[in-house]
Amino acid sequence: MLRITGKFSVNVLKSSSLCTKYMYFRRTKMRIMSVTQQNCSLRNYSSPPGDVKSLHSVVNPHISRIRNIGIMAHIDAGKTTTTERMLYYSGYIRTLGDVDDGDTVTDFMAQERERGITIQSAAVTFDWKDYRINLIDTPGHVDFTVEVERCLRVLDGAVAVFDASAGVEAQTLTVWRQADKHQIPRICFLNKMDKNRASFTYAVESIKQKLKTKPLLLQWPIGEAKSFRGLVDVVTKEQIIWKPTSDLDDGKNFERKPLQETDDPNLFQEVQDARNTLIEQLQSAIRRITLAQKAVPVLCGSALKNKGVQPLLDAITLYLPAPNERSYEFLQWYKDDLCALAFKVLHDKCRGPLVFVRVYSGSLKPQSAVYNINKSCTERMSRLLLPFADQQIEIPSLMPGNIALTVGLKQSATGDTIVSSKASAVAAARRARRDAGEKKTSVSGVDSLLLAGVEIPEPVFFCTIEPPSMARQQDLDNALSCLQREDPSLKVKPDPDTGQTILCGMGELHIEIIHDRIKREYGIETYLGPLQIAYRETILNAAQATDVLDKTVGDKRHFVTAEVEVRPRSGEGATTKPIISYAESVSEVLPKELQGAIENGITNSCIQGPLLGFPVQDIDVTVQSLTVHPDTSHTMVSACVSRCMQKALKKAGIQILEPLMNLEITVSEDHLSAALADLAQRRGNIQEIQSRQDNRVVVAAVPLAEMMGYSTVLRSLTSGSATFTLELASYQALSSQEQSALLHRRMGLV
Ligand SMILES: Nc1nc2c(ncn2[C@@H]2O[C@H](COP(=O)(O)OP(=O)(O)OP(=O)(O)O)[C@@H](O)[C@H]2O)c(=O)[nH]1
Repeated sequence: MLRITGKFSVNVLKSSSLCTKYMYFRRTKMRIMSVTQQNCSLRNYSSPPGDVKSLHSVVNPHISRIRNIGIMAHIDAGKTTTTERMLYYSGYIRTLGDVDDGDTVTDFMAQERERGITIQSAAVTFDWKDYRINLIDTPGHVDFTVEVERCLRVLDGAVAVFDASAGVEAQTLTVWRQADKHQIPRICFLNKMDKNRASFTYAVESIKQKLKTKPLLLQWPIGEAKSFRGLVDVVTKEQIIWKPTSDLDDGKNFERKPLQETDDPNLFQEVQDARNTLIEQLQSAIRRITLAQKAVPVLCGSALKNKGVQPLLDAITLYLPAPNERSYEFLQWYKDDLCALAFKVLHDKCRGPLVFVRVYSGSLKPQSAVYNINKSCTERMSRLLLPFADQQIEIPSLMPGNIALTVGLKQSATGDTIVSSKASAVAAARRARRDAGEKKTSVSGVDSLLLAGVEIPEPVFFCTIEPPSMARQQDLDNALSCLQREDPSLKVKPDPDTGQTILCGMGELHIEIIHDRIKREYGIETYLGPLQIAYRETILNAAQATDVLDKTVGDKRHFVTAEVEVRPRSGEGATTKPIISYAESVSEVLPKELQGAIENGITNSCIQGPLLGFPVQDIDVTVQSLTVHPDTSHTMVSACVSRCMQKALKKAGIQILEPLMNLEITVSEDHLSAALADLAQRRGNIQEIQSRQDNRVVVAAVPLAEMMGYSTVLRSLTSGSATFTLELASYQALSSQEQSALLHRRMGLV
């Protein structure tokens, strides 16, 4: 087996700017910059960076004053930089961290600081003008999309950050769709207004066109690129500049001039009051439209140059919803009982797993027992902590709408629902069933009480992982199980033929980070096998098969006969879950308990296809006949059905499917032809070439198998000027030559 020691071949599926960042730490450390304030009549942006604030005094603010907000965007749009500025202006840090110097508060993992990218979402809590803001800085890289999704699940609102010189980019579309799915109201922040080619109107137009949403322009920039100095609040018409900032007349003639206080002090005051009322009404209208997700407020600024972040914080409190303004059907079933969602797990060497929870109803207290519905177990929580990036502050309770960290929960994993006791889960299930009965909808009891978990896409890459010696296998297994609880998109399984451990991930960067974390956090130097593509299998024709199992174990005879039919499923699919039906003669006499055993056998046979052991997708299965001897165990029924399925799948003819990726390359005109010529050699299908300011954006579909090491090639072809993103689009059939070449390679014949 090929072993890669030392530096793993990192051809990360990330823009070349990541590689540049990885290699050099740019620029010198930035120190506190003075933010000169304009004299504002309605708003006060002053927030002197005096002493670092303490969170002790504000443990459980009123729910209407809480904002659970995520920051989401395409990679490198400036989420981390914006978050750092927020912490600084709200008084929680004394110095401005810089991603390029690797000293930000929120990117606290060693890999994040080295590479200047966000990998794990960091939750930070701070107060801004009497509002508690729980803010989550999410990763922009496509390999960590699951991390974004699980955070969105617990947010009430989000700030979408854009690079104003690029507008909507590939990953922005993905996170925007995810936010649509979770119905999260948003604000857009057009960052990097200081950058060369930054264009407010271009970025706004791309929001309109690509995100199909209605932008509400709440601000207008004063200058762009090098001349960007500040902004005008369109509602109040105030400028915020940051310094380095006739008697018989027929009525046809009249003049316009501003009303001065000296003209008529009373009139002036009345007009002023009326205007303030109008502005207030306008603001509540903007809020209403934003909450209803009919439009998105658009603001602008430059986080790096310290412009526009305070008005953004104001907009978060003004226009995004409080937790009690969001509606959740399940809350009525819990009444005032505890209902919380575990949305993230971190492993701490001393304290064990730290589980992030969001409370929806009831309250959480330290030193109390809670019931995990997903795991059907009672667990004890020892402490409750407020997260402040890599530091935590102990709190005595957690009220609805708020987010905190728990210590002591050993079983709970990402996506689990936590309630006060089993009795409370049962009572809620009863209410849910009663409700469903009244509404005549189908609800399967406890299922409806589980807050929707996170959909985990199937991994596209895998490789073997080995410890340095057999003695460390147990340590590696422990490390992998901890990492899996933290990261549900990481899959670990044994190779059925060799017994080796297989690591499956969402991309090259994902697997490389896991490898690195095992070394740094668990002290195990592992060897990774070559990175391989996770293909799929499907069937070409319908086929039937029968099987008989006749086994005597002890004094019991287990006897089963089964007949199944498999058929290819057409239409929208790519699901590895087979659709199962029963012939009438079977369904009429089928006991419920037996159905579970049959379906287990069918599902298991689809996990490893008969040709190369890849998951089988898009098939329909009918159980045509089944006989079971009364003494037969369910395990034997599953085994017989599974064997029968394998026979039927083989007979049906197997087609291998490969992952097809959506590729988006942003490249300058000079290097466009080189990038296109290279794509042609990679079986790339170019779908569109768009213009983005002075750059071209190539949209193409390319098989993943052709994309190994792409970032290195693209970098050398374009002198490091191009960036790209890659995202799974679908699975496509291999031609018969490609399929037989793959079979030969897998069997070691070439
Ligand atoms: N010119 C300019 N550069 C900025 C601005 N904000 C951030 N940057 C730079 O853009 C790069 C990316 O910034 P980050 O804050 O790490 O962006 P991010 O969105 O958190 O990145 P990921 O977490 O990796 O997705 C860094 O080099 C920043 O210094 C800005 O307003 N203007």
